[in-house]
Amino acid sequence: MATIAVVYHSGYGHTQRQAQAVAQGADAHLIAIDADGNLPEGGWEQLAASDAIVFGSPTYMGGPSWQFKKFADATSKPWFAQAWKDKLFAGFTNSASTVGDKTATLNYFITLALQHGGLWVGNGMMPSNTKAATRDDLNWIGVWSGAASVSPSDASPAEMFEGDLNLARRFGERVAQAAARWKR
Ligand SMILES: Cc1cc2nc3c(=O)[nH]c(=O)nc-3n(C[C@H](O)[C@H](O)[C@H](O)COP(=O)(O)O)c2cc1C
Repeated sequence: MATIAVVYHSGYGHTQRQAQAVAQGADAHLIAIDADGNLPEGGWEQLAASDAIVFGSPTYMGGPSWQFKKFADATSKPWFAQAWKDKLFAGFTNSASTVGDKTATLNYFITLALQHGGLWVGNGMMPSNTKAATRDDLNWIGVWSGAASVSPSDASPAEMFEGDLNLARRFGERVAQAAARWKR
């Protein structure tokens, strides 16, 4: 079986709930980036030992949070040693607006993964985009480059949409399946 890590930042708990759903689907280790942009003890070692790394951050001002970016800049150390080359990578983000420039955050994650010499896994889901579509459907916002979820600005983490949480779990499963195939 492949070893998977979900490394994420969350300011107010929404992205954390999404991270938990991805980790549940992937049977992954959760590594939370703290409010100062640092990893917990052993976090770097867990990332080094993983076959697949999943990045997560809320979208703040059209990109990842500064705490995630501090982590990303610190990955220059494994980058110098090419230590993450040929791992699988994937990513997810949460924001308040339905579009909200979430793909800018996912595109940043893709660039980071490819700088490390990794391979990117998208969600592979059909969209739910008919008149009958609801927020409880899978991929109701129609994003493929990762798992994207919407938390209306007055919604608590407990009020996140079922469709988004299901997508996050299924996305985690897909990453785990891809990592197992890649490891073989
Ligand atoms: C500083 C800041 C910037 C934000 N920028 C965006 C944005 O660009 N697009 C958007 O849709 N929502 C934006 N939001 C809303 C957050 O993405 C949303 O509240 C999200 O659920 C927060 O996730 P978290 O609880 O994991 O921190 C912003 C919120 C903050 C605090």
